Amino acid sequence: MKHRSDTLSGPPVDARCLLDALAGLECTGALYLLDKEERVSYWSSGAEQLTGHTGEFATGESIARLLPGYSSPAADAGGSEDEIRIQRADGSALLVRRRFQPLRDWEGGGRGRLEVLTAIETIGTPLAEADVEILHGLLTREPAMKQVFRLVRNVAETEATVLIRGESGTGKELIARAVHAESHRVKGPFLAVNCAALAPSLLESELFGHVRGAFTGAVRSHAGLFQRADGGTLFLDEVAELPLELQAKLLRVLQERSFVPVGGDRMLSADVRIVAATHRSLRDAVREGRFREDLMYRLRVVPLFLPPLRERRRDIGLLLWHFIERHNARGLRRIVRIDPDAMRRLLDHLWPGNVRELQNVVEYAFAVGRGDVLELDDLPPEFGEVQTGPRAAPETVPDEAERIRVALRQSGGRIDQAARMLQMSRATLWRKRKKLGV
Ligand SMILES: Nc1ncnc2c1ncn2[C@@H]1O[C@H](COP(=O)(O)OP(=O)(O)OP(=O)(O)O)[C@@H](O)[C@H]1O
Repeated sequence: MKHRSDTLSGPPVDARCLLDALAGLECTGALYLLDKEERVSYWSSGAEQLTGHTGEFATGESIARLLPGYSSPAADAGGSEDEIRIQRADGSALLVRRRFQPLRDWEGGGRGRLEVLTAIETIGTPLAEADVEILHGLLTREPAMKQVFRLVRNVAETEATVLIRGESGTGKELIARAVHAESHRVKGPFLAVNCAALAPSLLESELFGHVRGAFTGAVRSHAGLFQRADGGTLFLDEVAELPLELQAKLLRVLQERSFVPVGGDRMLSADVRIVAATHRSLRDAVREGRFREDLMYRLRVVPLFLPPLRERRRDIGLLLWHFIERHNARGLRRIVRIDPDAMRRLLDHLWPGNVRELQNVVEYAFAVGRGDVLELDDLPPEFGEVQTGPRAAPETVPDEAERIRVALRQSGGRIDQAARMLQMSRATLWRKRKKLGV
């Protein structure tokens, strides 16, 4: 079967030249070429502009993975035009008109498809998407975080001690506040202390209080956090840094619900719910002899793991727009679009400072840039340097065994769910469990 009725003469034209010329004619649309497996083999600059994905990133990717929401034209599609809804690189949803044309070789065999998308309307930033979940100021689109939100709601109804594990800036304090806000203690105080920030003796009197004359300079008695947090929640941040002598005292509070202030001789009762947080493994601290094992078990009655931002990439666009909208509301600058190159850098960044770093990046962009497009130049200098993208991130991060343990626990041992939380396939999870002996 021959399809050709047009005549082509002269020297053969390079396919890429032809596509560039076609894309030039189609200046308002996003033109791209898909191979038989629906992977991108050509990506025009119009496609970069419309979707926010650069050609370098898009080429070779499956179109359905690249543009969440994308669906292939029905096999029996009579026409060559339809409307679909796609998600751009920055997470925003877009309604587009799609024109498509199958490509066939001389024998009539399928060779892929040429498609052109034109924007109809932006449906909204990711903030308006149905899959966004919000918990007391925390936002997410990621299954692993949604599972944490569910656990927070459930555990909040009980009195169980919660241990939150996560890198700096992942939202540990916000989660601790959410546990408090969802609990019946909500009308009581929420107090927080960073165990790494104070010298041991100061920390002891900060936590447990002291009586007058307990030490030089104790001119009057002082109510500690356990006393002031009565009926509420006490958040112990960086609990792994708690000195050993204070660990024994904390253990007693958790076991007996009472304590003695520094220099005192009277037991005071403590009606306080403890939520603790750490950025490093307590198990490792126990192994190194820096943390009491019995206290570790008392603290981690319900362990919650907050994945780093680089492992919840769908949250990058969401949180970016969340912080942009906050600044937009102040009226000095209004960002309505993110340049594709800038977005690519943001998505490829490893975010060592997690959500706090992202918040600062947006603040920087509003401070240094102007206009309604967030450009590459609006990003801090480190985004101009060559980054090691997540694709190149080491396959095994330290503490991976612990993360797997926590995911299995949080999912009640369900492999499917744990694999989803860890963003790996079931097969990879099995392989890693075997390798790490989990
Ligand atoms: N999911 C989220 N949605 C919205 N804002 C978030 C989210 N996670 C964190 N943030 C914001 O990021 C910042 C850092 O969060 P937070 O202080 O809770 O992190 P942390 O893990 O306790 O950090 P550190 O260990 O350094 O104390 C805060 O301004 C918080 O409001």
